[in-house]
This record gives sequence, C-alpha cells and structure tokens, in this order.
Amino acid sequence: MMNKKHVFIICGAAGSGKTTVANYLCEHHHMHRVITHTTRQPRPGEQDGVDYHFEDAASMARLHLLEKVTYDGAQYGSSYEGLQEGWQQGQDCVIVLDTAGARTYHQKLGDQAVIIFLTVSQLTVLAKRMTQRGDQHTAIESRLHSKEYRRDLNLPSELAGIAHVITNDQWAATCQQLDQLVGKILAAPGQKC
Ligand SMILES: Nc1ncnc2c1ncn2[C@@H]1O[C@H](COP(=O)(O)OP(=O)(O)OP(=O)(O)O)[C@@H](O)[C@H]1O
Ligand SMILES: Nc1nc2c(ncn2[C@@H]2O[C@H](COP(=O)(O)O)[C@@H](O)[C@H]2O)c(=O)[nH]1
Repeated sequence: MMNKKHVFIICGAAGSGKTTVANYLCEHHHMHRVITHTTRQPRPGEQDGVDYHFEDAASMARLHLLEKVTYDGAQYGSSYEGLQEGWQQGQDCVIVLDTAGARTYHQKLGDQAVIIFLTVSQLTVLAKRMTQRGDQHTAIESRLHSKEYRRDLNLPSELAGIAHVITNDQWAATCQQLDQLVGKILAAPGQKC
C-alpha cells in the first residue's frame, strides 16, 4: 500500500506569484507540475508543453477535462490524466488554477487537494509584477478589467478555513511558509489507497 498522493493547488490574484510558487515546489519539493490547457496566446518566452498546452477552440473542445473555465475571455482546462502522470511516478502534483478551478478540485478530490491561496498586502504591486514579467500593456489592462481578476483578489467563502493563505510580499518569507506547510501535510498520517 502506498501513501495517497496530493495535488497542491496554487490559486490567487493575477501576478500574485502562483507560477513562481509552483516552480519552487517542483524544484525544492520534487513535485510534478501539471500542465494545463488554454486558448490564450503565449506570452513572450512561454513554450507549448512547458508553460501550457496551447490550444485553439476546436482542439480544446476535443479534450476530456476534469474542469474547464473561461478567464478574461480565454478558455482554460485541466485533465485527470495530468494528475495521474505525477501520481503514477510516486510524486505529489502541483497545479496553477483560478479560484473556480480550486473550488472544483476541492469538491471532487476533498482533502487530497491542498489549496494554497496567494495574496499580497498592496494590490498595486500586482500590475507592477505583470509589467516586470514583460506582459504587454494591453494584456495587463484587459486582465485588470476582467471580472475574474476582481473575483480572484479574494478567497471564495467556500474555501475559507480550507485554503492555506500566504501573503507573497517577501519571497524568502513565502519559501519558509511553503516549506512548513509541505512538511506538515506530507508528515501527516497518510490515508492509504
Ligand atoms: N515575492 C515576490 N516578490 C517580488 N516579485 C515576485 C514575487 N513572487 C513572484 N514575483 C514576480 O512577479 C511576477 C508574477 O509572478 P507569477 O508569474 O508567478 O504570477 P502569477 O500569479 O502566476 O500570474 P498570472 O496569474 O498573471 O499568470 C513574476 O515576474 C515573478 O518573478
Ligand atoms: N480553472 C483553471 N484555471 C486555470 C487553468 N490553467 C490556468 N488557470 C488560471 O487561469 C488564470 C489565468 O492564467 P494566465 O496564465 O493567463 O495568467 C490564472 O488564475 C491561472 O491560475 C486551468 O486549467 N483551470
């Protein structure tokens, strides 16, 4: 019998550091990054199969997805197979989702889904980080005016008391909190499968 594996779900506001946190968990905690699918255009430097599986509307419609959302006019979705790839190799998984996706994973997977909600103390920092990342001005404006951006500034009430909230202001402090959280979750008496 092996310990039941987890999926760490990173959600929160655009620019709050979700991808950065996911990369940290892969590098420092040997997690498997689940690559999701999207119809949005790649950002400078983003690679197909590494950052996302980039799709068009027709290829997206053919996928068998665990959940699918629309965010700022583009479609995004993730598959159960993505999780299995990691779990079959004995790894915990990490996936970056919006809060609607995080709610769905909580409903479908219960406490196998460990939800981390990222926020920052000063919301003005978010647009600055997107600019520093190299996003185009028009893409940032569209993002900031989307209803999904505004929604994901706050933890959904359904995830209150369930999600682990981390204020990602200082990267060193965030790493410390991540290390503590991962240690606690993975040391807990495992449910057997
Ligand atoms: N604690 C931090 N302090 C300063 N900069 C940070 C911090 N965390 C992340 N960043 C930087 O902020 C930018 C946005 O981070 P990242 O791409 O991880 O955000 P995101 O939440 O995945 O964004 P989006 O939802 O828009 O894709 C990146 O350039 C990243 O290097
Ligand atoms: N519910 C899902 N949300 C997803 C998925 N893949 C990414 N995302 C989230 O979408 C927004 C926008 O992403 P961006 O890369 O364009 O900034 C962000 O909150 C991501 O976390 C998915 O498969 N399902």
